[in-house]
Amino acid sequence: MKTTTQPIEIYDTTLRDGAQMEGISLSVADKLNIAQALDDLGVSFIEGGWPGAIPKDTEFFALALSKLQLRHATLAVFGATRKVGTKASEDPQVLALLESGAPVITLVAKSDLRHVTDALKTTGQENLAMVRDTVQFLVKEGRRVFLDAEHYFDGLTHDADYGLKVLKAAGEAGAETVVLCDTNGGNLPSSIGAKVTEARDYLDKNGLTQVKIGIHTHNDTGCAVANAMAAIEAGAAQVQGCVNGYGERTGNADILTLAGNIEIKLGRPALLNEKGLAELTRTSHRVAEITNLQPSKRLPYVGDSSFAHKAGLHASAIRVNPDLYQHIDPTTVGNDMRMLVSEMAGRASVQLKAKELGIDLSGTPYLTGRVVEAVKEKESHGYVFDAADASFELLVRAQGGDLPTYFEVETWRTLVQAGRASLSENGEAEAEATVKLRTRDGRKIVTGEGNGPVNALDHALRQALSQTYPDITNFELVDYKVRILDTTSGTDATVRVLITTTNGDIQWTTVGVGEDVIEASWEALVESLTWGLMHLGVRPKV
Ligand SMILES: CC(=O)SCCNC(=O)CCNC(=O)[C@H](O)C(C)(C)COP(=O)(O)OP(=O)(O)OC[C@H]1O[C@@H](n2cnc3c(N)ncnc32)[C@H](O)[C@@H]1OP(=O)(O)O
Ligand SMILES: CC(=O)C(=O)O
Repeated sequence: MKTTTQPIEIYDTTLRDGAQMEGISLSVADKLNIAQALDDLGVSFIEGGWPGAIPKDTEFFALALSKLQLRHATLAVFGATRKVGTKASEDPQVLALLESGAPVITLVAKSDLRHVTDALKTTGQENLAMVRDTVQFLVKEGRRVFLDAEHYFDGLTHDADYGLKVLKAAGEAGAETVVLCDTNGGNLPSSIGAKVTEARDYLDKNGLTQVKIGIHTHNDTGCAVANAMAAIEAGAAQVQGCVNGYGERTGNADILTLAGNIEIKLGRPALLNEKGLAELTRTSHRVAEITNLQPSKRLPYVGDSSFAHKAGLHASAIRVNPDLYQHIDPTTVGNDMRMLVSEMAGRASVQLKAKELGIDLSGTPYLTGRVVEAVKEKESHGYVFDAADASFELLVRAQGGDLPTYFEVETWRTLVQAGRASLSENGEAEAEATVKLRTRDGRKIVTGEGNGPVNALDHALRQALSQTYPDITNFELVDYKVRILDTTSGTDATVRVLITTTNGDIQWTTVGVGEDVIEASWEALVESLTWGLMHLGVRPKV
């Protein structure tokens, strides 16, 4: 393999192939916002969609070309070669691509003879003519033309030459780049690499050295990124993909992973924004926010878990040198290292996590050991601290003897009203909860109501405390997760509850475990209020 420092063009197709993913529907405004995020990142090309075929895409190009001030990227439209038996200059679909005004036109063409005969129902010769005519026409009109050779790799297994002839026809007609597509995503890196080398040699032998090769891969074998990397190492100069690996079926190659791999691992320039690498994580979140899809924590480079460390042995080495258990410095890609504390923790994990939370345990080996033991003990009963940082902090403070007590609970109970008549509008049982507690302001007995017993308990607890601690009125429960831990024990099963609370500025999560959901919820609720008040620096009034 030759080493090279040749730049790679990143061609993003989130707005076209990404939008072909189940569950994604982008408005024109969404598309404009994503295009801006991609330009800020520094991709070379943004494929915006198929004008003429999809009305929203026609509108997108009209607005993008007149309104967006792109600093790095060039806009590309996507469309097909002319129809069988027509003239490119008279095909309304081809004319719509021109009318869009985009400087780059990417044409999808059949390059697998089976698709030509079975899907297009024409001959190999006519398909080559469709490629030639359409590319020639658009180049003559002053556009840069890329050709997406659909099913390129699969096609070669049925006819070893036909795909190559399609590339030649496009190159001779003036295409700048021919993009080899693993449309069904069924190929593996070794065969992709070999076929890219073959295509490069073939184009060179035919005097088409100026024609670049691109690669477009799908993730049906879990190899989209690996396949694209194999193609790059075999000579591809352009790589196509989508943010967060969105795309048809199992997705396209993730351009954020590719950008990281190309720039960091191969040392080749790819992003046109020289600070683009540090934007990778932000771009992933920015685009996920617009698509309204929670990004996977396990995305390479940019995921929340990409640099999260759970095992005690890892943490003990990381404490000495973070490079020992990380392939790169997470800040290079705008991400952060995190420590997770769980039953797998050792003293190093606990000290690093505590430090993250602003507690210095470095000179306190005895206390650190007690925290490790307490975490392991509680996790054996069903608690999870890697999902509940706030409860972990309370545990550390409790072990260290500096856990503030904001109120003393005497008793609490809940009452669920039975019968259909007591169902609320959203179908939940109406409930009542009574809390008896004591603060410096005296003894409070408060009854609250709610949709369900936990909601009623939450209301009663806050009402009882709101006069003494007015900050509590800003606390809001935003997520509530229940998990039954031992499903074989029927009604005796252990239940774990995770509660996420916000005060409008930050969010925190607490955990409770009990024999029933109400007991577990009570524990998580009390911890939630305690941590919230402690975080605000409120002095206990008991
Ligand atoms: C691999 C990929 O992901 S390619 C991207 C695919 N993206 C999309 O399909 C999304 C947008 N598509 C659409 O809006 C519609 O399918 C349209 C407007 C393009 C076409 O719609 P219709 O005219 O109703 O045709 P329909 O979708 O049923 O069939 C596609 C037609 O294009 C033809 N066609 C398919 N590929 C090509 C090609 N590379 N070059 C020329 N014609 C082609 C088919 O033979 C078929 O022709 P026919 O109508 O004469 O039978
Ligand atoms: C062009 C394209 O999206 C594909 O072949 O997968």
